[in-house]
Amino acid sequence: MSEVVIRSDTASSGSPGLLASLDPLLREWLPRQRWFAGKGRPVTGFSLVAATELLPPTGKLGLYHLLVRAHQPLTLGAPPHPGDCYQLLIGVRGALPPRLAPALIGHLDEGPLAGHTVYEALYDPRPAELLLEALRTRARIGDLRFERDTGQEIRDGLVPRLMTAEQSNSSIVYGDTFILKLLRRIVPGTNPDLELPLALAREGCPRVPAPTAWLGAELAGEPYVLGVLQPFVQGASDGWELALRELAKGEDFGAEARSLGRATAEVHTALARALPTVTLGHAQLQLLVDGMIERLEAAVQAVPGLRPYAPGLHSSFTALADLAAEGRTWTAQRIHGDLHLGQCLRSPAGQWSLIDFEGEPSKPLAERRMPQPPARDIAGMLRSFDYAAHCADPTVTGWAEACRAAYCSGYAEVSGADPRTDPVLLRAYETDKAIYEVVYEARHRPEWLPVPMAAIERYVTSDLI
Ligand SMILES: Nc1ncnc2c1ncn2[C@@H]1O[C@H](COP(=O)(O)OP(=O)(O)O)[C@@H](O)[C@H]1O
Ligand SMILES: O=P(O)(O)O[C@H]1O[C@H](CO)[C@@H](O[C@H]2O[C@H](CO)[C@@H](O)[C@H](O)[C@H]2O)[C@H](O)[C@H]1O
Repeated sequence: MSEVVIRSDTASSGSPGLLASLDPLLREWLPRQRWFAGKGRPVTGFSLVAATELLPPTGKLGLYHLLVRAHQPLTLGAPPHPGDCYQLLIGVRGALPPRLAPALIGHLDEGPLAGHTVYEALYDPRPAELLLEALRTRARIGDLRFERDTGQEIRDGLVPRLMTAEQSNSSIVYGDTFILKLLRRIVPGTNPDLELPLALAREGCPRVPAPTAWLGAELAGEPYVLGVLQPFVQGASDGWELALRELAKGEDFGAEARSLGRATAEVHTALARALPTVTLGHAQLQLLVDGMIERLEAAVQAVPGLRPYAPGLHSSFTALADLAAEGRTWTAQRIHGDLHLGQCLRSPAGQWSLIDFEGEPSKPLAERRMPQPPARDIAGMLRSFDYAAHCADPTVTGWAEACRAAYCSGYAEVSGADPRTDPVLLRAYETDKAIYEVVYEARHRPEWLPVPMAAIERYVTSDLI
């Protein structure tokens, strides 16, 4: 591996040469990416937050690490926002070999690199190897900081491949040994996707792959987490695939759901040991309920089909506020924050691991890092059983309910607390999650919208179970 080179140029505004010539190509390419968070609004321009030249364009391959802010018009009534910042790894070549055709961003007609082709470099093994090498050697490249747990070895020669799964970020698998997740939408601050797995590793919790290495930057005095490398769980199936497979065969998922309940409780128990917990009294609960109501109101604006259900949904939240007003308290702790079947990997030996502690990517980091009742994660998983059943066959009955019972029993076996003993809290969180899902699906996968909408309809017409 040749030496990682390195020049860096950090700018808080303005568009140096490369970005100016990339601008029209990115405007067209960026909104088409699965991980682009600003769908539905045009990109009107970019500003450069940081640029690091990893390989100069004088060779066969030029390579740039860019953090760019995408400017988009605000939606009516939204608070002022500078635009989301995205992490890009841009390759520049004279011509793109056919194997890299899917990575094409476009051709540069002007600027310092006129005549060159620009592409998404994560598809290219050479840049991917360069990133792993930088992590292995704990490189400092311009603003970029590559760190690692020196207790874990990173062998050379691991062959990289970009994952093609539908993702909110982008991941490269190295020789089925490691997986590097590069975060796409970047926000300053401590990122729970690194913070929580590190805390769990310190607690010796085996249900989460321990981070091996990570990549970050400090820009304008603020830390940014840009990527995390962790051991790859070989031959794993995720809970979503498994659930759909069992549903297709007409088989029971009870034993797996119960084991998932146990795994969730193990992670919650370890997080409660590792990081502070707090008691939520009336005032804090009211704030939490206010947040749910605000999200409902915003969702109704975004997806008008929700409007007829709004009063019924609202009452799930006020029922929780009423309990708090009567003096009930709850314990809050750090949780996963976006738990669903797709975040659970089962090894061929039958062990479950939980991944992706980033939380709901659309929420502010400070909110994602707040202690919350564990019921929020549990509700996320219960919603997922419902999703799987509905996707397999919208008329199927009993499957999601059986998973729910098994999952809650498994959870109680490890934690000592059965989530079903607090039905008002659980229903409020299931409702909140289904509302989030309605907005998520409307924005990203409109054909899936009927799945959370069916749950919304059920919640407003059924009693607590
Ligand atoms: N440690 C791991 N071992 C095996 N596969 C993994 C591992 N971590 C993630 N994956 C795979 O990568 C996919 C995306 O990872 P995830 O952390 O959920 O990214 P995103 O936040 O982009 O959705 C997962 O659905 C899973 O299939
Ligand atoms: O995995 P991500 O962090 O990207 O989470 C987002 O995307 C998920 C879909 O990929 C979405 O999950 C919803 O769909 C799942 C089935 O595909 C289902 O199992 C989940 O229960 C449902 O919420 C998740 O909400 C979103 O944040």
